[in-house]
Amino acid sequence: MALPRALRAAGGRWARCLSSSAGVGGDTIFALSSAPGRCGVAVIRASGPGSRGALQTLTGTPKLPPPRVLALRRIRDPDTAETLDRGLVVWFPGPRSFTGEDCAELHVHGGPAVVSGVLRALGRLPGLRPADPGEFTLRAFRRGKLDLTAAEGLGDLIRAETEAQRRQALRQMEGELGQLYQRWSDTLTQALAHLEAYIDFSEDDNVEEEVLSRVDGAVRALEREIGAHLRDGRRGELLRGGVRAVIAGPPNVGKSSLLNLLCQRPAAIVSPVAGTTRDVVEVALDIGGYPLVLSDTAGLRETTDLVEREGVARARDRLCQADLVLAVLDASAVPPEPAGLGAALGALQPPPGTPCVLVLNKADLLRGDGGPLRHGCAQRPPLPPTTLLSCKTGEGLEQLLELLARELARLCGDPLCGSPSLTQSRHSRHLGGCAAALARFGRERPRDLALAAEQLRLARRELGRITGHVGAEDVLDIIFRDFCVGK
Ligand SMILES: Nc1nc2c(ncn2[C@@H]2O[C@H](COP(=O)(O)OP(=O)(O)OP(=O)(O)O)[C@@H](O)[C@H]2O)c(=O)[nH]1
Ligand SMILES: [K+]
Ligand SMILES: [Mg+2]
Repeated sequence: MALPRALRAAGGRWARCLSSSAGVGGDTIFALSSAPGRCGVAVIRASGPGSRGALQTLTGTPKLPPPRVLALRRIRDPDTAETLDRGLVVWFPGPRSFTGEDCAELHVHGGPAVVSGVLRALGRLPGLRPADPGEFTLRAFRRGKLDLTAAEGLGDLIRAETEAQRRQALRQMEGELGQLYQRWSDTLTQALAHLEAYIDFSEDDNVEEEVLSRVDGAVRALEREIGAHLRDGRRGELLRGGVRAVIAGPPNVGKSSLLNLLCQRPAAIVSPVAGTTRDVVEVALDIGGYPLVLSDTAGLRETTDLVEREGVARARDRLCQADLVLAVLDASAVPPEPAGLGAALGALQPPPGTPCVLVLNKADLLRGDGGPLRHGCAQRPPLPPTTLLSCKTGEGLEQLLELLARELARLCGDPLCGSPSLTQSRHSRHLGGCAAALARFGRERPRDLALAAEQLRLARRELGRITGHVGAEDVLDIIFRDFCVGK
């Protein structure tokens, strides 16, 4: 089915999504799949019914290499037959390809002129057009090659910047999260089948009461499992997006010095003037494989200076959004006993319930051997994990990094252990909907079996929306928007 010209001309991805869902045998897309710019080898790929012809035309021979085997070929301009490059080509006949369609890949020398020459040649072939961001993966999804959670995992894998992020994304891309949700969906399908059988046949006495208690048991167990998955403290989401840590403390204790020490560059201004920092300064860090988004903020104090007051308001605002607080105090100015330290920390009013690490900076200024602060008086509950540091000498940096890595591992969990984590708010929204429907099932079940069954259908629908088996159209644009071209 051809789309109206106007819709196509709008150029929106929607026009194209619609066209690709409108029927198999649509257009063929191509793109540079490796990163743009000069490189050793660039990979250009095509997907769609025109891939075969494109490969034949560009290699100047009807003879295709054997499927999925690299072959060295001259790559020619289709109009002039001029050699553009000599490179490796691969032919992936559908359905055994990434997208499920016929696909071709050209591995050429990664010079900008070679790449643009080949892309221009492909663009001149009838039925071929440049791909939109994520369009290869979108086609793979439409052909059932992967579910939405796997597509999201793939997007995360490409964006992963730390080891732990990569591990989590890879697990999700390989389908573990999707399989978990599919298993829950299967449980619901089975419960629903039993319930429907009971509704239809119970009067014939062929179906026993016991069926009902089995359905109840299965639904209750599922409710518990989903509840636990939802209560994981946002571990997967934290790992995916980075833990937001906020450095907070009184003026001049060395907050900006701490930020600079951790990111190893002078990102924030340091000066002996109290009230130097006003704007929030943010850096992204990799601590022990975990992603940390660290913010330096204005020193917290009452002030009449209008600009500083705005800085303090911004600091408070950031603190409220923190996943982790790095409270900084001047070690040479705090009472060296737990109650006094606790009071100094309390004066900062960290948001209740947010995990906190206490950094006692300027350890180099402690007199003698540092007394009780150096000998662990601070390591006692109810104080949070506490560490001595000197931004000036670097003393205590190792311990601080270890402490941070431990906190991050606790917050994000081990991405390789246990069941896969919830990684997106989209998932938790639908799981919340699913859990709510299961709770309603519990209430309806003794009253009205038909209404109870309807709740199971609703619960299953919510799971289907996560994996994309139900009503995916309205989220596709959001999910694939962040993909790169060529993936
Ligand atoms: N002796 C010593 N001085 C330090 C240490 N860390 C920071 N300083 C000094 O303390 C002063 C304040 O440091 P900053 O990093 O600007 O402190 P801040 O907490 O960001 O200050 P505001 O932004 O004004 O709230 C500067 O003169 C630093 O050189 C340390 O570990 N030891
Ligand atoms: K300062
Ligand atoms: Mg500062």
